[in-house]
Formats: sequence, structure tokens, C-alpha cells
Amino acid sequence: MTPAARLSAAIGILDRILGGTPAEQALTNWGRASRFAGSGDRAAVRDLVFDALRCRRSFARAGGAETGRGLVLGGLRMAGQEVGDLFTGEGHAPAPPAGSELKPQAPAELEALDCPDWLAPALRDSLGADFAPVMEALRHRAPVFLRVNLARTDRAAAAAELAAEGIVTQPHPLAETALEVTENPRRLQASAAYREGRVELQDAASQAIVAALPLAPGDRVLDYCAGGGGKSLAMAARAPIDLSAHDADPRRMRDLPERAARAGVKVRRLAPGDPARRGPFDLVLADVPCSGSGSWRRAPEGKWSLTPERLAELRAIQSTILDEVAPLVRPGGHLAYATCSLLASENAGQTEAFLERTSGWTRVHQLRLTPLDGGDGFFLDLLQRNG
Ligand SMILES: C[S@@+](CC[C@H](N)C(=O)[O-])C[C@H]1O[C@@H](n2cnc3c(N)ncnc32)[C@H](O)[C@@H]1O
Repeated sequence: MTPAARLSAAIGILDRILGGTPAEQALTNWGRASRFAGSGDRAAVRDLVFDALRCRRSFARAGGAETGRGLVLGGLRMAGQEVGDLFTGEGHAPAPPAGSELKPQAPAELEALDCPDWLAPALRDSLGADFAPVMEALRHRAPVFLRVNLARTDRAAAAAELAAEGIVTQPHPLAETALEVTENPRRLQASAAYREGRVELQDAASQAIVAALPLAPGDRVLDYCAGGGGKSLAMAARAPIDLSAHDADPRRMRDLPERAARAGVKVRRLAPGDPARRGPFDLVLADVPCSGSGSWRRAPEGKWSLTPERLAELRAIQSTILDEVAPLVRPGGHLAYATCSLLASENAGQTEAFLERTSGWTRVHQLRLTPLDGGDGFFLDLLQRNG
């Protein structure tokens, strides 16, 4: 595909997303209908689409319209590229700009930061002086991070093994298991280190959260909101623990046995009604559902689809989960409350309200990470049940 034909493909996909189709589905549908597109074309089109979703407000302003064409046009203009060379209307190229597309306007502050108006006050309160730099960071692609499986190898050996396959990495300071992939991330899934479970894809801030948990050999641990099991696998690799994974939607854990086998660790899956769920546990991790605002670089649709009603619903779920898991922790044991949110109302606001309404708990550690630390935004409050 020519560069201009890739733009046309991205425009069509973005129009479908703006019409309500989820981004991954729109990309998959396009991929199936476009057998002529090679892997380089697919990767380039995907990047164009996700860049536009991250910067939807500013690109629309610079492109003169909130349409697939407007977003792609605005993205080119903001990157300082010559639009006339690509929007020619020849062959598979998009037609030349017309109407409002010819009159791009400078974005106002929140538009330039690609921040939804309604969320700006809460994000400003939560982030303080970091508000603008964090919002700016969320406009750019996230780095690719690996977690080195210390149960199988060490960071230097994993880096050397990957380098031999052309995948260049560097250690990341957020966690001693973290490698940032700086060259050839797309070769990763075919590499021996990945296929044989010596490295796993995982954001560096997620790894930092797991590194901050108290885990001793033999501890009984419950990952209450395990999802795909990213943090379960990281905990199991850190120490030989007795680990159970639970999720309100057990289908989310369906790949966990295969992933655990690949990593050489053991994780027991618990269905929501399983009596083993009652504990008591030395540690319960509640990595609760949240706005996902800390990971909007990876999942930018969430930035635009979040509503005040959905945020209120998520906060209600978060406080219910805190109340559900607290009795599962043994006296002297720990409850780790984690989100990938940047909003104080989902973070310390939740744990402070919990500590106010529940006696017998003490906060022993807190970790707040934003994309300025390199990985996703993450929050951890470690609470201890009084012995
Ligand atoms: C942020 S995700 C977990 C991500 C996962 N821990 C990881 O590291 O990959 C939150 C999970 O909580 C689950 N969930 C939602 N409501 C729940 C509830 N009331 N009880 C337990 N799990 C719940 C969701 O199904 C979702 O899988």
C-alpha cells in the first residue's frame, strides 16, 4: 500500500469507530477485508488509528472536522507534514481537503491536551502541577515493556537472549523485572524467550505494584479481580506462594492455565461461589475495575467513552469490593487496593472512606505512579488488618 492508501484505510476505520464500532473490531474487520495489506501496512494503519484516538480533540480541531478524514488530516498537519502531497484524490489517496477541512483552527488549552472538559477539574485536583505534563504524555504511544520471569531467568540473561533475536531492550527503573523494548517489538511473540515463558508482556507500573506487595514463601494469596491474570503471574513468579485467582467474570481467566503453564507457575482458579474464596488469606489483592485513566495511552477510546454516570458506577463497585474482601484477610494480613486510575476519587478517596467506615485497619504503604514515571498511571494502597 502507498502511504496515501494507508491514510484512506485509517479514515474508513476511524469513521466506523466514530460510528460506534469498538476500535479492535473495526481494525479486525478491515484486516479481514484487506488481504492485500502486508504486515507493515497493518501496523502502519493501526498506528494511524490509535494516534488519532489518543489525540481526537486536537486532531479534529486541526483537521477542521471530527470525522475520519478530519482526524487524519489534523494528525498530518500537527506533525508538520505536507497535506497536499498525500490528499491528492489520485489512485487510492484521499480526496483533497474541502469545506471546513480547509479552515483548521488553533485548539484551546483542554483541546490541545486532548482532555475531556468534564474530567479536567477532577484530573487537575488529582494531579496538581503534573496535570498538563501527564495529559500531554497520554497523547503519545506507550512504550512496550516486558516482565522478566525471575522464576526462569534473570534480567541480563533475558536481555541477551532477546538481543540475539534482534529485539533490543533496556532495563527500566520502575521494577527490577522490567525491560523496555526499544527495537523490533513486533518480533517479540515469535521469540523463544516469549514462547517459552521467560518474558511476558506487562506494563512496568503493573510490575512495580506487584514488587511492592508483601509476599513470603508459603503465603496464602487471593487475586480477587484477576482478569487475564497479569498480576497473578507476576506474584507467582516472585515467590513460591499458594495463589488463588478469582474474577466476577470467570471467562476473563480462561487463558490463565495456559499462561501459568508457559511461565512454570501454579495458580488455582476460583469460581465466584467457591467456598475456598472465603480464606483467610495472608494477602488479598483487589485490582479493581476503574476508569482506566492511567492507561489511556494504550486504550484511548476509554478517554472519550467515560461518562460521569459510569464513573459513579465504578466507584460504587470499588467500595463494594473493598467491603467484600476485607473479611477474607487474616488478622495481621494485608489488603492491597490497586487501580490504573489517575483520579483521587477512585484511589485514596476510596481507601480513606473504607478506613473511616471500617475499624481495625491501618494504611502501611502507598504508591502513586503516573505516565511521567514511564509506565501506566497506577495506584496502590496497602492496608494491614490489625492483629
Ligand atoms: C482492572 S481488571 C483486572 C486486571 C488484572 N488484575 C491484571 O493484572 O491483568 C478488573 C477485573 O475486575 C473484575 N471485576 C469486576 N467487578 C468485580 C467484582 N465485583 N468482584 C470481582 N471481580 C470483579 C473484572 O471482570 C475485571 O476482570
